[in-house]
Amino acid sequence: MTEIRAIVTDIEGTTSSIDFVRDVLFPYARKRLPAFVETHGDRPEVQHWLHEAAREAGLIEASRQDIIELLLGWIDQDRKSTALKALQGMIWKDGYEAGDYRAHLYPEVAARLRQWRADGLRLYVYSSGSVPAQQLFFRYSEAGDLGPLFAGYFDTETGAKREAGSYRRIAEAVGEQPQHLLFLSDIVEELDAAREAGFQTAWLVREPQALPATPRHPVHRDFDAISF
Ligand SMILES: CSCCC(=O)C(=O)COP(=O)(O)O
Ligand SMILES: [Mg+2]
Repeated sequence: MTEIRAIVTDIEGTTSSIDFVRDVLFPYARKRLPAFVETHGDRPEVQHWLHEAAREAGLIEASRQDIIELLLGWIDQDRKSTALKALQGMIWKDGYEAGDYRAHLYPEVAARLRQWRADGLRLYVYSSGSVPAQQLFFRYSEAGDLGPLFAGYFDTETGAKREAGSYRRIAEAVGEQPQHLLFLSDIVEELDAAREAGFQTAWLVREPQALPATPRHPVHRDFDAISF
């Protein structure tokens, strides 16, 4: 195996449970989104993402109410829209700061990330959640503030997670040849794209999911099972 110099990890389904995102974060944002847009809709960064959402949907002359309904529908569909993710991140900030929740991590994740860091590996995140949302996630995790462990964060402004070009851009940004990078994810199409770009891959298949009979990528039950 070629030397691994840096690890790029997905969040949902990889470091953390899908249930936490679906049952805690999404409903929190869904409930507060209408009031958030009404109250903060004139802030330039909010205006920018509302405009981007309308553009993505092909809505011309959409009212604020139209955009709110559009975004609520996208939350329900778990659409990986960059605009939606940016707005969700702004709303989640209040919940983290108020102590309404802490980001879930699978039990071995924090210790294993610390060990990889102590071994000299650089750690990065690549998630559909916005970069500010990722930073909040690890700052307010169940295992404390893990932010200092990470050298950088990537979201869908770098590109879609199922496209090889996104991983090529990440490799370039971190200054490593792709073969020295290991991408961790629970989604096989993301791993396919990373491999196409030259990354090494690790497929996290957490209990109680069945192990695939003929996996296209090295499969691991948890971070402790990953060796290189
Ligand atoms: C920054 S955590 C929020 C999770 C989220 O919104 C999401 O879509 C997670 O997708 P991932 O790419 O981490 O599977
Ligand atoms: Mg995932």
